[in-house]
Order: sequence, then C-alpha cells, then structure tokens
Amino acid sequence: MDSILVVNAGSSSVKFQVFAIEGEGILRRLIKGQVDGIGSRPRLRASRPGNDPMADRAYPIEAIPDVPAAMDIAGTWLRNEARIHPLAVGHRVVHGGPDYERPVLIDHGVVARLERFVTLAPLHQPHNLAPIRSILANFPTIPQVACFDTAFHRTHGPLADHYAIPHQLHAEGVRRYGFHGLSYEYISRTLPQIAPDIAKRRVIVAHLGSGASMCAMKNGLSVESTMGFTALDGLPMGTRPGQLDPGVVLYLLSEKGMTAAKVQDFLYRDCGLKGLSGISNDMRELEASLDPKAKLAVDYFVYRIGLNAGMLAAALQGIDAFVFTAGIGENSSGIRARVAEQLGWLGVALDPAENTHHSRLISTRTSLVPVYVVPTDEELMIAQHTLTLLMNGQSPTRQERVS
Ligand SMILES: Nc1ncnc2c1ncn2[C@@H]1O[C@H](COP(=O)(O)OP(=O)(O)O)[C@@H](O)[C@H]1O
Ligand SMILES: CC(=O)OP(=O)(O)O
Ligand SMILES: [Mg+2]
Repeated sequence: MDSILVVNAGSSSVKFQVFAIEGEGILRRLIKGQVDGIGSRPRLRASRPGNDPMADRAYPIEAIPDVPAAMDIAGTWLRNEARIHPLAVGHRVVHGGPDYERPVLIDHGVVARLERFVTLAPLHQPHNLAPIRSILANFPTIPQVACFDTAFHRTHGPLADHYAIPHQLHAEGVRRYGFHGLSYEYISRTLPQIAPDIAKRRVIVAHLGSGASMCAMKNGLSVESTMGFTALDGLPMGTRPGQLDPGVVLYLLSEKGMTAAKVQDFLYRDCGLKGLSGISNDMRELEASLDPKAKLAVDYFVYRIGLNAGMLAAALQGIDAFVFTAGIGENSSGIRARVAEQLGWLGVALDPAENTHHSRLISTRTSLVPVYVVPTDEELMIAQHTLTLLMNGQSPTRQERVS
C-alpha cells in the first residue's frame, strides 16, 4: 500500500502520522502517534483510527531529555515495530524565511537554504532538518516535502509585515513572519464545514500549545499574528517569554555579561511558564499545582491571551468567532473558561457544560461571538501538500521506499 509519512517536531513533542494514498488526491489515516512530555513526562503513544492502540509507553525524564532523543524513539518504533515503508515523507519546517511561501520538494539546495534559518528557530529548525538530511543521505530517491509554518502568513499586508526599523533590514528578511501556519491553514480549511456562516468573516484562532500564538483571519486568510521574526514573540509559552521589551535583552548582554548564545538559550529554554513558575513548562502540571508561582504563571498566560486578543480584534475591527486549538486549547477546559472570561467585553459568553465536555461549540446561544474548539491537524495538512507535490512531480517506484 502506498503511504506518506509525516514528521512534525514541536518544542515539547514529536508528532507523526502515516497516511495511505487511495487514488487521486485521497488520503486515509493509518497511524497517528507522538512522543510528548519531553522534559517533563515523556511518553510514546501511537494508535490506528478509532483509538485502536498500537503503543503507549512512559519513559523516565532522562531517557528522552530532548527532541532528538524523541525523534530516535519515534523513528525506531516506526521502522522496527510499525514497519512502515513510505512512498514519500512530508516534514513540518518551522521557518521558511522570505524565500518560501508554499511547500517545496526537498533537494540538497533547499536544505542548504533552510539551514540559514536555524538561528531564527533554534528550538525547531535543527530538529526539522535532521530527519530530512538523514533520509536524503540514506534514501536519496525518496521524495521529501517541506511544509512551512511561515507560509500561511505570507498574505500579511505591509503594516503587519514590518517592524519600525530601517528598510534595509526588512529587505534582507527581518520581517514579522508569524508561525503555526500549518495549524491555522487546517483551521481555515475546516471552518467552512463547521460554521459556514462565519468561516469567511473575522476570526481569531488561538493555537495554545507548548508554543503558543494567535492569528487574526479574514476571509480565511491570515491578516495578523502575535508571532514575528522568530517564534519568541507574542504569547508566553512553555519555555519562551513571548512579548519582551528588547531592553531586557540589552540588559542581559551588558549588565549580566551573557553571551549571545547564552541569551538565546535563556529565551528559548528557561522563560515562559517554566521560568515564571520555576516548576514546569507543562500546563497540566501547573494547573494541578497549588504553588502560588504556578498560579502566577497560569494567570499571566491567560492575561496575555486576553491582551493579544484585544490587539487582533483591533486589527480585524471586530470579531465574528473565536477558535481554540492545540494541546492546551483542545484539552484544558479551565484555561478556556478563564480566557473566555477575559473576552467578555468582546461579547463572549461560554456555556460551562459544553466547555467541560470539550464540545465543538462551547459558547451560549446568546453569546455575541461564537467560540469553537477545533482540534488541529498539522500532519494532515502536510500529507495533503506532500501528495499534491507528488502528483505534480514524479512518482517513485516501490523499490525506492524507506525501509
Ligand atoms: N489535558 C490537558 N490539560 C492542560 N494542558 C494540556 C492537556 N493536554 C496537553 N496539554 C498541554 O499542551 C501543551 C502541548 O501542546 P502541543 O500542541 O502538543 O505542543 P507542541 O506541538 O508545541 O509540542 C503542553 O503544555 C501540555 O501540558
Ligand atoms: C513555532 C512553534 O512554536 O511551534 P510549537 O508550538 O510546535 O513548538
Ligand atoms: Mg506544535
């Protein structure tokens, strides 16, 4: 059976899915899995459709300390236990820079260009490129496709795309790219089925995961995002601070004597929920904790979502719907309830029972703004892009598959 493997390395997880190709442009999910809880409670889970379990293994924190270790565990399981032999591999690549506004078939030249963005996405880009390089080296004829987090936001107008800095820097790529674009693209494509009357109107989507951002969409397209040049800006995240006065960075350099490399590490790994709580980057642990610092971290997360929603509502000149997605947005009814409270002034009223049941529509009938929970599927988006490029390019033969 011809299949596509999709690899999605996030900041606290490695997600993967395998899809069967069934005729022209039709995909059927075969396996969905992830290694999550990296740095807190690592766990490998994989299942067939219908929640038919294939693996569920917990690991000690030191067995999977980082994303490369999680990638090894997932790769070994896919090869040795699931025994998949994909026809092609689709990858999430977080930074496409100014060059890439759509998915691309990968060759050595593409990899070299994407390597230039490693410093702009140090938590992701190296882990996105590592499996690409390994497959290129070991199975050079297997088609691989890179799908970018930045691509969906390339519809931003100049005001959303610029910083107030001299033009020369914008020309060389210092722009507000925005991220989580594959997730927003999936939501944008799914909303017309869920809520056809508002899908093309003014929608704020909150992607609340280990990395977190929000996107303002009009007519299904991104017009503004809370993230910018890198995935550091905007909302506080698991280990990233979100919006930060650049003066803090200057202070770290000049007064604390930190090197640029140390500051980079600090901003990507030691801040956000983890830095503020001193306990964990994992929202589940913070919600369960009675420690006042955990409470402060959760309060800050909710408060900043409210502030940023106000900013995006201004960009859209009003809002017609609000959507929660990603790890926290899909699973934490507590955070959703508290965010909805922050959005009360915009006309949001949550239905507590629907929210607790994680229903698709969680607002009351009289809420001025309907609120939805839409589980994202970045991997399906990637598989669809991969299949499209495969159909437009050359199909490999069975012998050329990854084995
Ligand atoms: N039931 C839950 N309640 C609260 N938070 C949750 C729940 N399940 C997952 N999360 C949180 O979701 C986050 C991971 O989201 P995810 O979208 O998978 O992130 P990433 O793709 O960046 O690794 C973690 O902070 C985790 O604690
Ligand atoms: C861009 C980003 O922050 O991604 P993730 O949420 O998967 O870490
Ligand atoms: Mg993610």
